[in-house]
Amino acid sequence: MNSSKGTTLITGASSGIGAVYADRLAARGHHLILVARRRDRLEEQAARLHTAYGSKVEIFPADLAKEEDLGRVEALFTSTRDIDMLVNSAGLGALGPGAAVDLKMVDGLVRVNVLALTRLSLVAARVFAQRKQGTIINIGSILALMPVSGASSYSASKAYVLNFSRSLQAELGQSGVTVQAVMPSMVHSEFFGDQPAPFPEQLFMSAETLVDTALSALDQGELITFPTLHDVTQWQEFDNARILLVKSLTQGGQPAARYNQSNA
Ligand SMILES: NC(=O)C1=CN([C@@H]2O[C@H](COP(=O)(O)OP(=O)(O)OC[C@H]3O[C@@H](n4cnc5c(N)ncnc54)[C@H](OP(=O)(O)O)[C@@H]3O)[C@@H](O)[C@H]2O)C=CC1
Ligand SMILES: CC(=O)[C@H](N)C(=O)O
Repeated sequence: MNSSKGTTLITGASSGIGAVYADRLAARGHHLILVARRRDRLEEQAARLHTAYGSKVEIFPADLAKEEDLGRVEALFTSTRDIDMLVNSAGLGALGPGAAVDLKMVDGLVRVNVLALTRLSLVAARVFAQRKQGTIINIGSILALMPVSGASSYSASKAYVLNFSRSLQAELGQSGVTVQAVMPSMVHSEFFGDQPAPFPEQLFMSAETLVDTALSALDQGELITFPTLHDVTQWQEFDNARILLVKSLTQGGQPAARYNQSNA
């Protein structure tokens, strides 16, 4: 029987990255609340994790694209379940050219990748800050830095996850609440469904490797994690350039001379 390390709510726990977070955190002694739409998958997970680690695992089937279900999941944070970690892994791609992509899929992407992640992060942050401790792990993507054709909404949703998580980090810095943004490259999961992934195999890592890497980063206190970035100074240089650009953008309210119509 493992000694509990508190209770973690994991969205996207029925497959892929979220399912591996469930395994690894159960192995670390966390009690779990598993959220996804596929009840059968969650039941299988719960049984396996209880057998393997003696973990207390609650399943909570919910469609995070539906307001009523999202509200039920939010309510768990103010219930008696004493949740002290949130992993926002639920997400979808809605990939394809803007002119052809299924707009209902895009709607679902915004509701799950953006709205649900936001609402759950904010509810959790308020509860965790009152207790002066807690951890929020948001799963972004390298596509946050790659506005590319065929992934307009997805890339934007992951850029949102990065900026939103960084702003939360700034707000919660002294509160005892940790916020980690995990920005994976390509990962083997059910993300691409039965479609061939639009990336070469050598770019992929297993979900197990991804989660082990991301948890190692968290253990080391790294809160913006690009698991495949071997030279972390490149991110630091990128962000330093961003800071310099912001400094230029905030010099004052005068428009740049190039926009002066008399120069036209
Ligand atoms: N695979 C990759 O290459 C990469 C993935 N990511 C991100 O990782 C995260 C996990 O994806 P990954 O594990 O790869 O893909 P999977 O498709 O394997 O897992 C997605 C998870 O999200 C859940 N989910 C999807 N829609 C909903 C919904 N409406 N309500 C509740 N849960 C939902 C699914 O559960 P269910 O269907 O049972 O509801 C499933 O558990 C995503 O945010 C993705 O954007 C980031 C970088 C790379
Ligand atoms: C790398 C990702 O976030 C995503 N799975 C994709 O590129 O399609």
